[in-house]
Amino acid sequence: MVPANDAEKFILDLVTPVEALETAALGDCLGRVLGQPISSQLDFPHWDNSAMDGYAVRYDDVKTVPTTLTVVEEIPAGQVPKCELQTGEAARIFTGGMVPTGADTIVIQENTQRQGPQVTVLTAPSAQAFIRKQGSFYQAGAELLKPGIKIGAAEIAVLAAAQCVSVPVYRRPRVAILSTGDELVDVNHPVAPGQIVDSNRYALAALIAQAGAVPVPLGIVPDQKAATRQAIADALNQADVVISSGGVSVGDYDYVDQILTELRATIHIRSVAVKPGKPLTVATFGSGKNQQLYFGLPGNPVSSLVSFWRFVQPALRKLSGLETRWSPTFVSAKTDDDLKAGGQRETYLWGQLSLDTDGYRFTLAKGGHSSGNLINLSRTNGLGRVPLGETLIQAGSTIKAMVLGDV
Ligand SMILES: Nc1nc2c(c(=O)[nH]1)N[C@H]1C(S)=C(S)[C@@H](COP(=O)(O)OP(=O)(O)OC[C@H]3O[C@@H](n4cnc5c(N)ncnc54)[C@H](O)[C@@H]3O)O[C@H]1N2
Ligand code: MOO
Ligand SMILES: [Mg+2]
Repeated sequence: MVPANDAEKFILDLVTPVEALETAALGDCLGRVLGQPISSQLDFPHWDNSAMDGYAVRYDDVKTVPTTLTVVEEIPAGQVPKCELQTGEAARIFTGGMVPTGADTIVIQENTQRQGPQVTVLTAPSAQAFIRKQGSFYQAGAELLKPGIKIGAAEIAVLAAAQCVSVPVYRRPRVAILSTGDELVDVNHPVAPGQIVDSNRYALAALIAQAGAVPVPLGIVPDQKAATRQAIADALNQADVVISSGGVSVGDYDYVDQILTELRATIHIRSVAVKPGKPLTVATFGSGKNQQLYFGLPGNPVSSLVSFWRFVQPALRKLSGLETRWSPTFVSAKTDDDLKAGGQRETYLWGQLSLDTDGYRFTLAKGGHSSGNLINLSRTNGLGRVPLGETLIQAGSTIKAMVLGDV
């Protein structure tokens, strides 16, 4: 059994990020990974403009107050000033309006008194007050966004401001999903005695999509060698990564490792010191840029998901072109409950992470923590960790918890 951190590192070293680029429309690039540096030919702000509604003035005119100036023009946002401001003059200006030549300071209207064509400044502003200087946020030509970042709402705002309508992004990796097991039926099929719905396919597809890749569900594969061989070979023809669930333990019908060997895969890992999720097959087909990764996840629903969160997700993040933050996020949290483990494997117990004034809290999900129990996994958003070698963490202690969703 390979310790979890060693396995994660080993897996990440096997991954070569995708290089191919495609373009995504600005409105469709949320969650994609930027593939090229972005710059703009414009300074930000594009010109000196006012941050407030008020009057553009020359600072030297308003150092001592009260002082009365002549209002020579009005500059709403979107208008180019017509006059150059002279000594003794002010321009009525609104937020976003272009600062006229000659002005260097904005006086907010609350500090003025207007009488027809004249304005009296009642409070002295500081020099350059409320002027957003051209180029003070960004200077034309410099790098605006780096490749390898995930595009979120803020990045979309920047791309829009830079008028980048066709965004260069990395191609999304395609990830095939095979569900092995004679007992499996699809969701729309009646469940006969001995059978179970193939829930892993749907859960894994959701996780793959969340990781920025394209899930390619290839259905149920019976526990037969020929069918397993054919299914894996077909999957390799249409995906960058293949994930199967089930068939990786020591049972007579667990064929995955045997077929991988027959198909000339290199098996790097067969089991990890993680509970749930001990049987985990990590293999590669081919080499160099043509190398394809294979993850044989355990069939038990919780094991399958924990293996994904702990090991597959980091690999997909790296594969997708993300430059950083491949590993799961762990936070320090105070546990409300005793956490028990066998000591032989790094153990993950599912529960609710919440944030209160003292920091994160972890509350164990009620009910059984069996790797077959997917029922109490729902409504959880974190995995409390009991490190390898430890058998009890007492309530009130600080633990590390993996963040799975919104806290
Ligand atoms: N003698 C031993 N037996 C087992 C060991 C062991 O060390 N010695 N390890 C156990 C552990 S730990 C796990 S985890 C499981 C992993 O088994 P497999 O990966 O071979 O998975 P299966 O045997 O095919 O199925 C296990 C379990 O999961 C259910 N399952 C399978 N696929 C799905 C699916 N797509 N959706 C929902 N549920 C699924 C399946 O019906 C079984 O109940 O092995 C232990 N055994
Ligand atoms: O590793 Mo298994 O996942 O203990 O049930
Ligand atoms: Mg089995």
